[in-house]
Amino acid sequence: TTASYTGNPFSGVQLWANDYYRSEVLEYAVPTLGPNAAKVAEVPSFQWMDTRAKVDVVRGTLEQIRAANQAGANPPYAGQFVVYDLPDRDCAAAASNGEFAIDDGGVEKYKEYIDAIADMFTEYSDIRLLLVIEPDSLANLVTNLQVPKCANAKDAYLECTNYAVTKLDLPNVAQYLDGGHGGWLGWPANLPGAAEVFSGVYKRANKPKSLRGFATNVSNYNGWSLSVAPEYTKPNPNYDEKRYINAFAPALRDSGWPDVRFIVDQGRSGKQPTGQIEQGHWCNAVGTGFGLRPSTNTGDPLADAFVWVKPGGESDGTSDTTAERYDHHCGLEDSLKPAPEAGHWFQKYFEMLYENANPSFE
Ligand SMILES: O=[N+]([O-])c1ccc(O[C@@H]2O[C@H](CO)[C@@H](O[C@@H]3O[C@H](CO)[C@@H](O[C@@H]4O[C@H](CO)[C@@H](O)[C@H](O)[C@H]4O)[C@H](O)[C@H]3O)[C@H](O)[C@H]2O)cc1
Ligand SMILES: [Mg+2]
Repeated sequence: TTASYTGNPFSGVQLWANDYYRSEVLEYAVPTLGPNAAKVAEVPSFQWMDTRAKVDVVRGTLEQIRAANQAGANPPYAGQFVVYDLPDRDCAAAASNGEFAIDDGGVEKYKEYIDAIADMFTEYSDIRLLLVIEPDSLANLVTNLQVPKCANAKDAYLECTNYAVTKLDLPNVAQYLDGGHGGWLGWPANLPGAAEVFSGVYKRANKPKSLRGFATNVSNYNGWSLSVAPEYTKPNPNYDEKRYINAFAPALRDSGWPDVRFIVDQGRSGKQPTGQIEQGHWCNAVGTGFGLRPSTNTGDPLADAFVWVKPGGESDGTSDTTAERYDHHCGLEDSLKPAPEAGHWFQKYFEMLYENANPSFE
């Protein structure tokens, strides 16, 4: 049977905790923190296809989910995956630059990457698939066209995003475009421009049925619903993600994209306020903790679920100033150092998240 759905795609399923993150936690965290740390690996986070090769790693996860469902899992398991391989990726930063380059056939290579994913997702049409599409990409087209690399990447980003959301528009798939976060697109000055860019994508793609809305706060640290604005967010009125999505949804409706829904990353948002000096300091921020567990009990009709998209413990970027992908944001006073390359295991960071977790794991 096709894992099709109506309404909230996070309802009626169990979320799968993948082996990739589990193996990192068991190999690196448990030896230092003890067996209780293994509980973190059982929180279902998103598995990132940040290279073409990782598509095949995801196939292994899909096999495991299929087997569990065929063995009678009730509710059936769903998979959570991130599509993240745009050419000239992460155009306003250096830390997460990817394998494909626009000036080296990157658009064609990206389309082949999407074709491989679409074929695989069609083969596993019995599994419900919950997707985040390209963290940071379109958000950079809203606020960073003054960065030459972003201005040069604009057409490729729009062409590749259109290709992705149309080819992945399958009955068992729900897609959430990355929508930055409250401290980025949530600034009132940015909301109209953001609504314009995103609604344009939606309309040019002929309003794909599976394109449900946005993932926010991916790889960031904002609280969901705070009673007090952290100093470093002022004077932004949208200082938490609940305020942001409730301000963003009307702007999107007014620009031609009604009825959007959101999923909100809370994987590194458990300690509020964080140790950030400024809200724009995104790299390995100190004073953070594992946050609200994935759940559809959000208390807000706009929010389908709290999710863990960025797997806590994987670095945001290297602090090695001599590295090719060194970004100065990873050398700031409120960035934990020394840090490995983006995506690589950062044990001291995991220990901090675990220590500060709220709800606690201990
Ligand atoms: O008071 N005022 O009047 C006023 C006026 C204007 C203001 O301008 C706003 O300032 C904001 C805060 O600096 C900026 O937001 C930051 O933009 C960065 C990209 O440029 C983001 O970085 C990304 O973060 C990702 C993880 O989230 C990383 O994965 C990724 O690699 C990394 O690139 C930061 O999160 C995000 O917080 C806004 O653009 C900017 O418009 C602000 C105040
Ligand atoms: Mg990043």
